Amino acid sequence: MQIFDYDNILLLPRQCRVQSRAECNTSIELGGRRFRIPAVPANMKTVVNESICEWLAANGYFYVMHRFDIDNLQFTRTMQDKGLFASISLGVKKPDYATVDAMAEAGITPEYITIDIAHGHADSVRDMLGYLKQKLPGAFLIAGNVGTPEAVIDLERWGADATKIGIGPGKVCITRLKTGFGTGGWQLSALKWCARVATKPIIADGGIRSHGDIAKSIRFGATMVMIGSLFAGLEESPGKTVEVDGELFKEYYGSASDFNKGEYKHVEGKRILEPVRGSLAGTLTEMEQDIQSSISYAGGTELLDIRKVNYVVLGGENTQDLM
Ligand SMILES: NC(=O)C1=CN([C@@H]2O[C@H](COP(=O)(O)OP(=O)(O)OC[C@H]3O[C@@H](n4cnc5c(N)ncnc54)[C@H](OP(=O)(O)O)[C@@H]3O)[C@@H](O)[C@H]2O)C=CC1
Ligand SMILES: Nc1nc2c(ncn2[C@@H]2O[C@H](COP(=O)(O)O)[C@@H](O)[C@H]2O)c(=O)[nH]1
Repeated sequence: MQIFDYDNILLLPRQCRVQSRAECNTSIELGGRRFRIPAVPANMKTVVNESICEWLAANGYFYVMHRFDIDNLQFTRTMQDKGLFASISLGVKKPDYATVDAMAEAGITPEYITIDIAHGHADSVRDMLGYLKQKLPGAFLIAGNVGTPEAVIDLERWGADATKIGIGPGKVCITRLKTGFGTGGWQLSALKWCARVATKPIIADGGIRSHGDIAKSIRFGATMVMIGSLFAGLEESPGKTVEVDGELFKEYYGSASDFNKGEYKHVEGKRILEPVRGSLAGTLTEMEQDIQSSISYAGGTELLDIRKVNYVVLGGENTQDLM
């Protein structure tokens, strides 16, 4: 198997079919809704909060609220009372089961539930998927994170409606160093490998460092990408603002870091400072424009036309055949 990552792939242009990039449609369908772009901010405490999620839902973007120190029932109720879809995260522990019970009892079902644990190819995820199917059958279930085709096959078989791929490629991730495992450094290949067996949508999670990486993810089989670091430094982002030598930064820490956990136990994440840059709306608009350009380079008009292009592996030997 050939191994590569975002930095050593370039997509090859095909003859342009549009007069203007405005004709290129970046929208994507997931779970019965259509979203403006195939990118979602990571469900992390220093990336999203209630007001950001509300803004994203109201403006045609997908979101996944994080699962830390939050009342998921109240959050779901508030979003739905405002006519917006609710998209929450759950773990696999007792309090998560209690949340599901409370929702079922109240007759409230979030439109999207993401089961979000470090090692998603696990019996605990199988059990939670089964429980959710029984208690909240109307929810669209995303499960992860995983990094192998076997895991994708199992999660789909256990009831996941979409899988999330990426073990350790994140900017604040130290899984690779602490455990010796993961897709960090070859996330794009792992995505390609997983996409070959997937029969349901895949969310590529972690390692996106520039907007062109979104197009590369789509090319190799993603329906959506999840991004932390590019959103963590935005003006509205919930991380603490820190001034260093007159420059402003936002705190960005891993969900498995001691900063998020409140204790140093099974730590697989670190804290960094991201320079403050731009607004959420401005960044999303720029992403949309850049994806429109990607579609035009692909010689298409629709997002998934990007899947039709060929590519080269920089430092590799030959142009690859179509997937
Ligand atoms: N995408 C990635 O590469 C990673 C993401 N994260 C993020 O960090 C957050 C916290 O994750 P996590 O620690 O899983 O959440 P939790 O602390 O909620 O743990 C979830 C459950 O899985 C168990 N668990 C955790 N890791 C493993 C493992 N390697 N093998 C077997 N069981 C395990 C835990 O038990 P116990 O703690 O007792 O072992 C617990 O029962 C999540 O948001 C997750 O997405 C974390 C690491 C990697
Ligand atoms: N190994 C760890 N991965 C983590 C942790 N917290 C979050 N994450 C993952 O990173 C992505 C975001 O990656 P980025 O490259 O876009 O910044 C996020 O969605 C999680 O899957 C962690 O503590 N350890």
